[in-house]
Amino acid sequence: MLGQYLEGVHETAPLIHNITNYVTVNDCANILLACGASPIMADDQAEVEAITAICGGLTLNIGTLNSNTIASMILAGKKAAQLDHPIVLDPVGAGASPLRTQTAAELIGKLPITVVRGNVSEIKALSDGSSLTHGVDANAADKVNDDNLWEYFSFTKKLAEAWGTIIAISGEIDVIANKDKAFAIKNGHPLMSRITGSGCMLSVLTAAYVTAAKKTQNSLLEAVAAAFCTMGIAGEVAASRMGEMDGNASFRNYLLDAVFNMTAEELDTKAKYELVSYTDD
Ligand SMILES: Nc1ncnc2c1ncn2[C@@H]1O[C@H](COP(=O)(O)OP(=O)(O)OP(=O)(O)O)[C@@H](O)[C@H]1O
Ligand SMILES: Cc1ncsc1CCO
Ligand SMILES: [Mg+2]
Repeated sequence: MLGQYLEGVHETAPLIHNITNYVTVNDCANILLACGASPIMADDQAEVEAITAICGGLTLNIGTLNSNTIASMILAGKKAAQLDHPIVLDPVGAGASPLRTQTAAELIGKLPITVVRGNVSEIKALSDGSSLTHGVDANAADKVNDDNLWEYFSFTKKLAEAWGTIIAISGEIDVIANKDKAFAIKNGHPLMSRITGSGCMLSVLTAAYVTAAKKTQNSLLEAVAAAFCTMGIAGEVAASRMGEMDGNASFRNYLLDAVFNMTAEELDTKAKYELVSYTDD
């Protein structure tokens, strides 16, 4: 079922506008190319509306935000909204500083965000300030596991309703929900948290899948789940290639290669997820 979403990206080759951080920008561009999409990075207020207008989707990542890029994000987001383009928000480090928390909240308040993709501590910090982020990484105390999974289903459903977005929380178990349904995804590998940017890459990948799904009138929630499974499977494939002297630099390259070589069939075969529907409760 999810493989068709990768095919959709290959067939439509969406152009994605990214206003993102300067730590992982090159990895974000490369993972978009790896999945068959195209990246363009542009953050000056004088051009963001024009760039958004030639693209199909937009990623806003606040990883190294500043007053100029915050204004650019609002301008680009409003243009994307006018054109009915999907917008993915990555609230990097929300909870780590008031500027990050307030900016992410402002973007959610002012723009019709399609997907908020963050780690669990970032999303909790934004929902009610109830988490302590570990800089840009999740706090171990917030971790989603098999015992608290239903609490997280209910948390993400409520947040999805309140914000009118899809909520996509990454971690060892990913939880992705809209107001009706949720996916729990169990692909991935612990090495993914030993490189910087696995989350940033996942956000731009999500933008590519959602943009393709919108063009082909497919489910946006399933598109997000497909992007998350692609990333998780790529992490598993990359980990299986690690040699004795390999470290996080090789892992990063193997991860990109695994996305480059991913097929719809591989995605369907290796995807590990649970889908729950809330319509009965
Ligand atoms: N322990 C783990 N086991 C399996 N997969 C993991 C693990 N930790 C992270 N991942 C995967 O890594 C990817 C990035 O998720 P993560 O929650 O680490 O993002 P992040 O904290 O925003 O990362 P960054 O800010 O460094 O870009 C997701 O695909 C997630 O499923
Ligand atoms: C390390 C880091 N600092 C700001 S953005 C970023 C990339 C991972 O989110
Ligand atoms: Mg992150």
